[in-house]
Amino acid sequence: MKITKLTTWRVPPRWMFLKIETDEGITGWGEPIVEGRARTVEAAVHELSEYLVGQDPRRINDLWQVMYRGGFYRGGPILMSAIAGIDQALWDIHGKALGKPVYELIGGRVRDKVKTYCWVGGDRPAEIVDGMRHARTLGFDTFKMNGTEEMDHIATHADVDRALEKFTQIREAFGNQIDFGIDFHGRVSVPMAKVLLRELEPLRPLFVEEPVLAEQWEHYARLAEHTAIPLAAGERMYSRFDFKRVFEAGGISILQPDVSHAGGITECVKIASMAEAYDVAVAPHCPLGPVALAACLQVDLVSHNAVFQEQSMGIHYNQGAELLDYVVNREDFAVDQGHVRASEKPGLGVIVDEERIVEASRRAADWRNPVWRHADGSVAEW
Ligand SMILES: O=C(O)C(=O)C[C@@H](O)[C@H](O)CO
Ligand SMILES: [Mg+2]
Repeated sequence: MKITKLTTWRVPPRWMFLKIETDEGITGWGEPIVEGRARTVEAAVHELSEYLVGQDPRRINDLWQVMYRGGFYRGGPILMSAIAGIDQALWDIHGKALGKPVYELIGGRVRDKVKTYCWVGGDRPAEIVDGMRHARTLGFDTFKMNGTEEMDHIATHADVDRALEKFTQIREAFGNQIDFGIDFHGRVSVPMAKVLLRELEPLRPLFVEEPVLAEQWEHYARLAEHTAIPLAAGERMYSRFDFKRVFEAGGISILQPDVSHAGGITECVKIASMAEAYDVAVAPHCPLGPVALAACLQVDLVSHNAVFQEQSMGIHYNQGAELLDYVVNREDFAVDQGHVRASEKPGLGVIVDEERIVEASRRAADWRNPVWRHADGSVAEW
């Protein structure tokens, strides 16, 4: 079998789909993307295609090493996201060629279903309690939301109170009937992370994500000494080589590699395996589309330390298209009491509507995240 063609489509809301064709008529799909840098990743995918066309798509490990090492420079969000989407499509082809789900090709599943959680509250967390009430009707009992809006390096007492009050409201509304993770989204400085973690402790969030920016990773261990709240991070780290120092320094209890940013299924299964050796859980990051989610689920199904899976149903970024709008087999993503069952379908287990993708690509705007500023006019972390 030989790879013959790579085609990409940028589509609403902010995703990109990749189709890899072969000379035996089997196609594979992937979702290479860096949110807000779709065109850059698209260029990287087509540069990498020079290493792929004419090659056997089933030699995934070798093609991965060629893509990672062959261009001398390596790593980072753009190249690792391009490799990620290609890797997903190669696994999709391999599974389809053998008539088996990807998880069967990597030792079979360790679980029958995967726990998921639902975003509520948007960029500037609001209407959280109502959002949770609605999502509970869809079967979710676990949620994630942003912890703050813009936060000054040293925030005021009022700002801290404003950030905390919504979490008190959640516990008042639902008690211990629901669980929630809080995403600090890199918006919080190290000193303020200490303050917020202390104040949040009695409310028992499930985790606090990106307590500080990934480039401040050396503070994870120190922050972990200040709190019993599990700390989570990983969406802005892109390979085993990025995660290595986090494992050695400690502090992160839940690792969140993004299977569309961190080298794909091949790399994320290895990252999950490294995490298991350090007793670190894995909860793949996925605010993206259905192919990315299907790839994450394959990682979850073979990783004993996978604990829950992010999915983008109802996420505030999905303007212009929802998670399953491009999917034919929607029933494979049904959420039953917060869980998604393992798909028995071959490959990634997702069947996309190519016509719908092509049509949507004609109206794909270039999504950009907002550039926030503090009251004094300086740039704020979004
Ligand atoms: O889902 C998450 O945990 C996020 O932090 C969302 C963020 O990753 C955006 O996708 C960036 O555009
Ligand atoms: Mg996040």
